[in-house]
Amino acid sequence: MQYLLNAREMKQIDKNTIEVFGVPSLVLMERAALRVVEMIKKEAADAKRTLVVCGTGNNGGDGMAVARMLYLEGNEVEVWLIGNPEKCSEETKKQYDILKAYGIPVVEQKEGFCEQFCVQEPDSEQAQIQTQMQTQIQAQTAYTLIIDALFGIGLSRNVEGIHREAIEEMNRLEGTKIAIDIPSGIHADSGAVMGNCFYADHTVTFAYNKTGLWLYPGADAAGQIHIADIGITKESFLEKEPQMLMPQAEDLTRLPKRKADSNKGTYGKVLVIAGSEEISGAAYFSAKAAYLSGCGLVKVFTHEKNRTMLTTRLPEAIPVTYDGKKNLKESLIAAVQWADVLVLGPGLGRSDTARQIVKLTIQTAAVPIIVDADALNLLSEELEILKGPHTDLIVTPHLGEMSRLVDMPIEYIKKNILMTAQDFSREYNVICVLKDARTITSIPYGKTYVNTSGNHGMATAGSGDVLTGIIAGFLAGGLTPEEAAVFGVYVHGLSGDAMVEKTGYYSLMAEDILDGIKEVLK
Ligand SMILES: NC(=O)C1=CN([C@@H]2O[C@H](COP(=O)(O)OP(=O)(O)OC[C@H]3O[C@@H](n4cnc5c(N)ncnc54)[C@H](OP(=O)(O)O)[C@@H]3O)[C@@H](O)[C@H]2O)[C@@H](O)CC1
Ligand SMILES: [K+]
Repeated sequence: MQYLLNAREMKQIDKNTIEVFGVPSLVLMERAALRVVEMIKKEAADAKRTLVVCGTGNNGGDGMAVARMLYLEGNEVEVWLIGNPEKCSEETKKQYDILKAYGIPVVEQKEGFCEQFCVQEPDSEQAQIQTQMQTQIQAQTAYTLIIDALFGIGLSRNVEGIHREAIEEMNRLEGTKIAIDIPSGIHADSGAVMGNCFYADHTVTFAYNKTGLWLYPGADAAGQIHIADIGITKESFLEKEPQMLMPQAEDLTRLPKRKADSNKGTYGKVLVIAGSEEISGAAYFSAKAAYLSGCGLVKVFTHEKNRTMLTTRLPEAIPVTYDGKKNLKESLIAAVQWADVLVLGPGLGRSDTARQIVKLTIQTAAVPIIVDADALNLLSEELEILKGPHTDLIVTPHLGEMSRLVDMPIEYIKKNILMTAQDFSREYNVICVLKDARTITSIPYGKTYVNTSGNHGMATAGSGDVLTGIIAGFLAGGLTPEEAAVFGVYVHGLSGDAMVEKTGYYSLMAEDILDGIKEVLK
């Protein structure tokens, strides 16, 4: 797992490193700059003519140190200092003095940015000729590298005025674009664009990943992310461990272990309560995903109409069917009591029968339940059910389902995805898996996980049903609800990624994601 830090946490561990362990701030800055220069070389970016755009905070100081290092290696370097130089932080003032001592050109810009830097619209023939000549000269002297050191984790409000103009100009210029710590204009916590932002090819971020680099739209602005060790270590957490994490490929070693001396009972029993008179496929996708994720035995509680489909497409799954309301209660309770894990909701519909099934299952089950799709839509009309006593619940809404659950517009939820998942998980004491391009898994009063596997081809019918089955399979195999939710989401994304090379984004279907599970788990 990798930590994802917000600006407050990062500032605190900077401070702890400096004040508790006595590492001077300038030493950290120097190490940060060295790492940026190393990355430039590793990526073979051409630094022959480099522009470094600095702000007055410590991000600007990092930029100045990078400028000096590149200059002393024989590159042509120009520095723009945007903002009032008198407001420079202590370290940045020091870096500025060093630049002056080496005679490195710095252009100070306090206001009216474009008058000095930008290409003006020509207003006469002579001016047009002059502009063409300027353009030719510019083409010969164009920067090969643009380094953004305007704002880092200290961005505190929307970008306006000369800062906005500086960012627009950096984006307009050609050359490889590198952001120091975080692209200027991106909020380190949410990934939101604060007015406007720099678009980087590479971002070198210090010590730990920042959440805003991985959430959209920040992820679009960051380009390739490089984490640079600058000497700030876990010791600086001072036992206050960050609560936001991102699963990585190496974490797959934590999936349920298979034992040589085992039988189908060893890997748990899943009951998939899914499908309705009208919808048949959802139950199949969920049940098959549970099998593919290692579960030993799967029963499907569904409408009698789905029996033939199920026994034909997935003969390994045992159907328990109902027809109308006759014996519904008794057979549902018996099936629920048989299972170690329940999936509730895919393709269930919103009939009175479905409502009864959802209510009864949540109120009687003593084993973990993964609640999805129509079960969530029904719950959004009767949220008090979630307020009552219940077993471990993992809810897996997409943005539309979440919008119904919390009665807020989808756009609001998308912008506030972390907070929405966290608030919901705490209010109802459920694990909330809020599905989007970066699915968020929030543990009530615990950790929050940001998932980075998966692709837009997976936004397809049945994809969510597959996810419920994977989580159920992992739970049945012995993972905790937290582990099963986090790794279920991660493996689901990897399964889509594994297949998209063969299918392309347009043609990826739920059946392909099922095939992808085999690739990922083999
Ligand atoms: N030892 C360390 O700490 C290390 C730190 N390191 C580096 O330092 C960076 C953090 O530095 P930082 O805290 O100085 O913040 P930074 O992002 O440079 O900018 C703050 C300045 O911008 C201003 N400002 C904010 N928003 C604005 C806006 N919209 N429009 C205009 N102005 C705005 C803000 O003004 P204020 O809000 O105070 O009015 C303040 O003056 C970090 O990302 C990393 O690169 C590394 O060297 C490793 C060691
Ligand atoms: K920056």
